[in-house]
Amino acid sequence: MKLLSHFAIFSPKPSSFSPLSAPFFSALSFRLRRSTGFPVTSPPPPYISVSPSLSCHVSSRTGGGAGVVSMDSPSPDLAVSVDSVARDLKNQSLGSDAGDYSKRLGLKLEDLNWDHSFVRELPGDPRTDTIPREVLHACYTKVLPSAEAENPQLVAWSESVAELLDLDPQEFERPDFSLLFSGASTLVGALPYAQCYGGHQFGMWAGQLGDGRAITLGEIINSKSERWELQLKGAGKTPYSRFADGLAVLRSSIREFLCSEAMHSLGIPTIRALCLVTTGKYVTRDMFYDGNPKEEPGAIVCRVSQSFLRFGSYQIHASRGKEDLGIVRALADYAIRKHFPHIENMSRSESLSFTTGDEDHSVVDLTSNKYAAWVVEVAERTATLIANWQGVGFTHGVLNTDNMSILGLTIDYGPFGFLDAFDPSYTPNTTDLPGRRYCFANQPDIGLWNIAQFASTLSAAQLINDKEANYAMERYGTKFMDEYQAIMTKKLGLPKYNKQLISKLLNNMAVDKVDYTNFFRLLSNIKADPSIPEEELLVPLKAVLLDIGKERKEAWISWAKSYIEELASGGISDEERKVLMNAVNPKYVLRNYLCQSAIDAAELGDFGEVRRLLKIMERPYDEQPGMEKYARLPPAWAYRPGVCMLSCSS
Ligand SMILES: Nc1ncnc2c1ncn2[C@@H]1O[C@H](COP(=O)(O)OP(=O)(O)OP(=O)(O)O)[C@@H](O)[C@H]1O
Repeated sequence: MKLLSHFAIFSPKPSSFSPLSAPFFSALSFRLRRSTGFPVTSPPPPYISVSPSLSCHVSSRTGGGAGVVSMDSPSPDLAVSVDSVARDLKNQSLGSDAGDYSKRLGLKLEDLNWDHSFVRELPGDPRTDTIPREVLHACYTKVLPSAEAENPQLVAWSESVAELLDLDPQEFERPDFSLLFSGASTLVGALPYAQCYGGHQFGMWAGQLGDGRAITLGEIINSKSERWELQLKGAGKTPYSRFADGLAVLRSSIREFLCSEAMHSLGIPTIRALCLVTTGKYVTRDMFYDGNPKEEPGAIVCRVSQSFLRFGSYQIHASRGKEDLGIVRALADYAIRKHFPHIENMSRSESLSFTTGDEDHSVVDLTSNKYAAWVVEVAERTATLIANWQGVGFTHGVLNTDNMSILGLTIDYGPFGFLDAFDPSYTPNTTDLPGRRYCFANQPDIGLWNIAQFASTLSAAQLINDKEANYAMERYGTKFMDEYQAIMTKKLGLPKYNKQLISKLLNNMAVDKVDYTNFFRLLSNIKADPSIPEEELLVPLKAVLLDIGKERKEAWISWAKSYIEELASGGISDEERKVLMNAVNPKYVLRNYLCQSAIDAAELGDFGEVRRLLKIMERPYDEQPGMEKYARLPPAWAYRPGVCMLSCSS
């Protein structure tokens, strides 16, 4: 990231971590690549010593990157289940949507039940000024929002997030609402702070990062005893702002606001967004990093999450050497206590011992070490998250370790993109173009790489040993493969996973640049009838198989025949299968060009399209008659710079 390369001024001294084994990482990474069935065109990320030091050693990993991946089935030797430890993330982070809204409490903002545990229980910075500096021995700095909004306006708000917080919808009509959520006025009960964290960016240790423009107002406890943290992104400088302004522009804030809500409605774990306000002030940004900065309207998103802790929140303290390893432990204890209580309460009598898949098949007992159980759960949640992304064709774009949530949530909606034409090497991030480290097909591998950094951090703090760290990586691999296979099986409506069929399909889609979302949505129209004549086989897919020549038509007919055979062996009716498939294959995803139309209108003061998109993306699996144009392929203008590919400038 261009912005960030200027920022790496507080890089810590290298500390001596015990690196995990490179061959172990490589073997797992290889299995992951083979399991997805993607026609991989970009090289896998290299294994780098998991020490967050600048003197990383890179072991060369060549081969296996080009061409079409092998179709052998993945090795079953990792298949150990610890699902009794790993909780279904959806139940935890998304489950609170159930229930009738009208029966919920309708609180005023003044009546929110604030809880400031983070500030009370963890070490803080004694200073409260915002002068850029290295903040040592502290997890946060108390700072006030300072975006100095002038006549801020409410662009949009999310009903379902208001419901999570028990907020009365009428609160959004208060004349002072935008002042409160732009930070111009202070919310009663809030105790604002910015968090300290570090991270690996594009595989290199970047040192201290921290909330440079996000200011947490505090956590609230809702009527269901759930903890929700409220954070204003773009609220002004903090000690972590380095050379930047602490602000955010309207275009990136609209993207973040809409996509967090769209992802939630797709059923994908994510941080949420309560509301979006303009600040009424202009912010200067060089959007294309080409020396042509211009003024853009400023904005602030109020993000909501059970926690914003990231892998980098732990890495920064471990990187600072022995003196701060106690903070890694304190922060791990805090996270387990508040967000993984089932691990805190794990009974020692439960039998949770597993034989590892590595060479000496040693035993890892998760009940004897809560940190080991924790890192395994974080690994599994991360695997589930990334499998879900692959399912809907979401490419994050900046999978640095400071963008990896310990809760397994999607965090940091920077230059993300949903796949339009299927291209495994698609990256939405212009800064990522040279190496495509963060391209669609690399995401499962990058998740593993990031888990390796996290496990290594806990190992450096002597919270887990190397066996437990390796086991977490192993579990990541197994969980990813299980989830990915289950998702793809459902997407195709198959009776069971069929790797060869799925690999062939993805190859065909890549060759013919088939629209990922629309293809799977239309696929449910195929009938499981082997007697359909060849010339009619592709009729249901006509709208997505555009301009294919005779040879490619044959490839598709051959695939469709195998597909129909497989469907016919399932014995489920076409109608029933269509319903099941449509429940996992969205009709509407937040394509970048849709965001851009909403941004163009909003920059002219018309927020109608933002609000309309929010509503449509709340029901991505429904047909929504009359809204079909929002499921269309990108128009030609969408390929202009800044629409389907973006920089990190925001
Ligand atoms: N305009 C800015 N002012 C100050 N700090 C910034 C600004 N933009 C980015 N940063 C900081 O740069 C680092 C990485 O940036 P990145 O773009 O990943 O984060 P972000 O989008 O600001 O935040 P988040 O990861 O919380 O969504 C973070 O420390 C972030 O706070």
